[in-house]
This record gives sequence, structure tokens and C-alpha cells, in this order.
Amino acid sequence: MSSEPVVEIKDLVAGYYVAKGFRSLFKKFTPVLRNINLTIYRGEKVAIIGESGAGKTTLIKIMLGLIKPRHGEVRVLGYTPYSLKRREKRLLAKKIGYVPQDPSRSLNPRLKVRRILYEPLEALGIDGEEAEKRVFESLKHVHLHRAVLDYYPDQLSGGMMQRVLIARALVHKPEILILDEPTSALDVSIQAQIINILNEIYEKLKPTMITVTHDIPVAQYLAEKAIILYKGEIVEEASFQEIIENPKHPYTRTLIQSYTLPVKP
Ligand SMILES: Nc1ncnc2c1ncn2[C@@H]1O[C@H](COP(=O)(O)OP(=O)(O)OP(=O)(O)O)[C@@H](O)[C@H]1O
Repeated sequence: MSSEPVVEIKDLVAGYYVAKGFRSLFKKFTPVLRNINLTIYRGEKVAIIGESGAGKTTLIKIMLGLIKPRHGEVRVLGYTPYSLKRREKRLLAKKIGYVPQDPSRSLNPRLKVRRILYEPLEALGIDGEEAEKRVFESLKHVHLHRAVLDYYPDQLSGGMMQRVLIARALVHKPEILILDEPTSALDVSIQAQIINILNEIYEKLKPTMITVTHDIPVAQYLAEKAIILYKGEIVEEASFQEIIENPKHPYTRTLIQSYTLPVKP
């Protein structure tokens, strides 16, 4: 790990404009994230852990520039992600690989895997032999055979769909890999397979790996540092050893107590 920050968030407040009533035309700002201060360094392997509704996906959307903060500053790889011009947006998109939640809903059922993997490269102006090389490399990283390129998503199992999503996030060789609940939609046996694949990818490519999850054991397998998000605020940030041996916040204590942490796979 280096001392170069790749994600820097200062005094962030962010949320959504929500209609005041069922038929109301007026929208009121509802904060979801408050007082967020966070620095993630190059090559770090961190997990953002919190229960459903804590604001984990909103925090990812902030990093991806999909939401503008109401207050505070966000820098990702030196860019301010929500205020980029088209060219800079492309440059930043090249550097981030994002694996969304729920593989079965995140893949376009009308596109073959081939198109799913080539599309992000074409969008970045990469084609021909170079694109082919990258697609094959990405398939190799997730242990999928090239034959899968001719399949539609609904011909694949949940675990294979997730591997396609991971391959799609890797085709452009990202510096940051963001994983949103990478195992929550999968059977337990498949979860271990995906965790192993992600750890292998980390060892080979050494991206900054940010995993968002509600599941402490999954976080422990995929990260070295835990960032605990509770009701939109970061309440604790430490190594897993510190978090498990000496949890400081009451919510972290509840989280730890509710799991019997298994041995690493
Ligand atoms: N587009 C939106 N408009 C209004 N409110 C939203 C929107 N997206 C999320 N929210 C609300 O923001 C809060 C945080 O949602 P978010 O999806 O960030 O949580 P999360 O921790 O990722 O939870 P989950 O694991 O269930 O996805 C929730 O109360 C949710 O209802």
C-alpha cells in the first residue's frame, strides 16, 4: 500500500430530494450521509460495512460521480467526480471498475456476454486486437472459458453471471475496483468461489479494492480495513483485528456479536 490517497472525502453531506407527500410537487432534501470524512490509499483493500439503508450504495454513487454532494468535497484519483467534462469523465471511468449489486438484474438479458464485455472498451475507444486481448485476459482472471462469450446472461448460473460482471469491471484495467455486495445474491458455496477469485485478482493486479457489504465475514475475507457506516455516518474505521478485539462503537459491538467469525477460506 502506498501513501497516495485515491479517494478523499471531506465533511460530506449527501442525500436525495424526495417528494414531501404522495401528490406533492415539492421535493425536500433528505440527507442519507452526514459528516463523512474518509481517505482511501492506493492499493488498500477496504470494506465499507453497514446494515441495509445505512447509505453504502449512496457512498459508492458519490465516488462514481452519480450524485452531487450537498456539502463537502470529494476527490477520486485527483478528479472531482460529479463536475467533470465529458473527456475527463471518460478518463476517470477508465480508472474505475464497478461491480454492481445483484448479478441477475445488472446484466442486459438481450446482450450476449461478448457484447457485455466489449461495450465498455468500445466506449473508451479500445477496439480490434487490443480489445480482444483484454476480454480474454479478463475472462481468465475470473476463470471463465471463452465459450461463454456466445451465451446470453440467462443461460448462466448466478455465480457465472457474477464472474461476467467482475470481468466487465476489469476489461479496462481499473486502478480502483468497487464491489457492491459482491456475494449477497449467491449461494454460500458460490460465495467462497467469488471471494477466492476476487482475492486472486487483488494479488495479481493490486488495485485499490473497495467492498461494500452488510456481512462482516465477507468483509473480513475481502479487506484488511473496516469502515463501519451506521445511519449515514462513519462510526469506526480500523483493522479487522482491532474491530473484532476492541470494537469501540455500540453498533460495531452488535455487529461483531451477531457473527461467529469463521476461519478464512
Ligand atoms: N434514488 C433515491 N431516492 C430517494 N431515496 C433513496 C434513493 N436511493 C436510496 N435512497 C434512500 O437512501 C437510504 C440509503 O440507501 P442506500 O441504498 O445508500 O443504502 P445501503 O446501505 O446501500 O442499503 P442496501 O444494502 O439495502 O442497498 C435509504 O433510506 C434509501 O431508501
